[in-house]
Amino acid sequence: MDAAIRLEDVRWSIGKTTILEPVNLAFAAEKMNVILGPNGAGKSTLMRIAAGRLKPTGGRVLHGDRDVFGLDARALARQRAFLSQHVEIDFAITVEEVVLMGRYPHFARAPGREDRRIVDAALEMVGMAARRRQIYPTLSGGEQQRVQLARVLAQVWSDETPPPARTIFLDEPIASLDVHHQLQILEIVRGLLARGCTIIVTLHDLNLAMRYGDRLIFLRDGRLHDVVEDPGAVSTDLVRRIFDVRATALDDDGRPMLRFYL
Ligand SMILES: Nc1ncnc2c1ncn2[C@@H]1O[C@H](COP(=O)(O)OP(=O)(O)OP(=O)(O)O)[C@@H](O)[C@H]1O
Repeated sequence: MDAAIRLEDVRWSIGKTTILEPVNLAFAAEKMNVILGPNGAGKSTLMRIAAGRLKPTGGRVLHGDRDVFGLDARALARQRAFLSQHVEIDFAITVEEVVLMGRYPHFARAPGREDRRIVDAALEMVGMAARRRQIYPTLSGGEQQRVQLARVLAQVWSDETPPPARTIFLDEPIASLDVHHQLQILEIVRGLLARGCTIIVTLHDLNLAMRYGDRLIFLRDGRLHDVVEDPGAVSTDLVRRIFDVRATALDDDGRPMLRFYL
């Protein structure tokens, strides 16, 4: 496996409380790496550490062969973007200005024509181009989520061939979206793999994770439990151990699908 990012003995604790036990894990390059686990399992913490946003209390995070905490912040921002679970903006800024924030690591004083073009293309991609002049806080939660995805896309946009290696971290990107937009966003995100992007994403919907993911990484109680390389091979036993629910495996037109029971 070609690894984009490697965690070596990474751990995180706060005072005497261990949040993340030592983790050794590689995220596959140009694949959709999905992190799963119950609430409080440590998924966001692991992602923030892997992205270089939170310094681990021990261990190393390598992006390629470089320690992420030794990288120049601006250079890092051009090669990896992070979409958080909640992004609060409560001042009167337009949708396109929010997406333009993604271009800040790329220009010195003022955005150029190329930056504007990329903002338009990113808004187009998430289906929010018609709302570009709307005041961001007046959007619905799901619309805000799509605009934030556009910001992240604009940050690591590249039309180069071959495309440079970039990584996109998405923490529950479809949590507040309707079914149509959940699928649309996951399709967009999968489409980025062919453009040289590595995706690291947390999802709560195990069925969608099995359908869209390439590798499923299971955490529980701050511990890495399993990495399933074949998303169709998630066992009901694993589901029970991780989520404390019973599951039945169904056949959805040749694709595995799980139904859950308490
Ligand atoms: N700064 C902090 N201080 C104290 N506890 C923290 C801190 N940051 C995280 N935690 C705790 O660490 C645990 C893991 O949090 P994390 O946000 O990584 O979980 P998660 O798997 O992303 O959960 P969810 O699915 O609910 O978003 C939680 O119990 C959380 O309360």
